[in-house]
Amino acid sequence: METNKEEQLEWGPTVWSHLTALRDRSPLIQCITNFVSMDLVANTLLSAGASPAMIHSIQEFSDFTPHIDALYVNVGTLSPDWLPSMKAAALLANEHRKPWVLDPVAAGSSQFRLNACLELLLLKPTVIRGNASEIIALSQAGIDMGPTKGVDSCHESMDAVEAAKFLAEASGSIVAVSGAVDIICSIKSITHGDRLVFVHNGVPMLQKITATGCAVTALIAAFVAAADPLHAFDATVSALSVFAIAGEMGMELAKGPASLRMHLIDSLYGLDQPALLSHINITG
Ligand SMILES: Nc1ncnc2c1ncn2[C@@H]1O[C@H](COP(=O)(O)OP(=O)(O)O)[C@@H](O)[C@H]1O
Ligand SMILES: Cc1ncsc1CCOP(=O)(O)O
Ligand SMILES: [Mg+2]
Repeated sequence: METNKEEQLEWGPTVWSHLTALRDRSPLIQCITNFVSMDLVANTLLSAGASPAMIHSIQEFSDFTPHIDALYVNVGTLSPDWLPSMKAAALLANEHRKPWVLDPVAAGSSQFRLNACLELLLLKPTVIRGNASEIIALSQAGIDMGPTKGVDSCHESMDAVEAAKFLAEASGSIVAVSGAVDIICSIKSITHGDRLVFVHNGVPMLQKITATGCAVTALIAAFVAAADPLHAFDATVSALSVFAIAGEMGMELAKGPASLRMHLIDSLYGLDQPALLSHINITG
């Protein structure tokens, strides 16, 4: 898609200042995430400059959660005993005015998972990030579960624009849909108003590494944690853009998914301002 140079000039300094804030503040991110993703999520957060802690036992929350800078909740390997922990952590985050971010992995794959995600949505996540099928499943809850591909999407992200808008308005959260184009939207939000932004960075091979979606959602939590609460929308755009640019730069050195995983983390760690400004591709 053609992009307007002025839009790039506007977004470049914004994204860079959000990345710099994250590196300066090194926010502490409590992660309640799936077993598959724990390693990539922790390494993504560390390479970006944040401090991850995989703490999911409810007995620890009253001591630990008040001191975090943001909470990340991911339902990827959900089981009934984890759901109360997720809800308790979200409630504590809200009580202590910490942002929290939800990844509704495979939301449409079972009624149990869908109900769990809907219960978590009632606890008002600051941001929800899913792939297109997940965002469509959440927006159509109760209508039609349809066929799914589990954790992978069977829709293009651009097919989920209306679903994202619906979910953003219904939940009050910022909604991000990842894919070939990442879509970030907020509708009638008291804090963020009506906004719709498209990030055109990334490479298709990111889909061939498990947990890149989980990792970019965790990165959103870190960017939002380091930002002024009024700038959570721009922080979300910045996180998606930085991760996808690191993917593009990593791809220049990679031979396949395994080496892309390594170069992705290295590129995120080393991303400097000239590289960011030369790769950034955001519209809206
Ligand atoms: N076709 C694609 N082209 C470029 N980047 C993509 C593509 N599909 C996914 N991505 C990127 O891969 C990362 C993970 O997104 P995605 O695969 O949609 O999440 P999930 O793993 O939750 O399904 C995001 O940074 C996204 O922008
Ligand atoms: C394979 C798998 N199964 C349950 S969670 C998970 C990881 C999903 O990661 P992502 O949503 O980032 O592709
Ligand atoms: Mg996912």
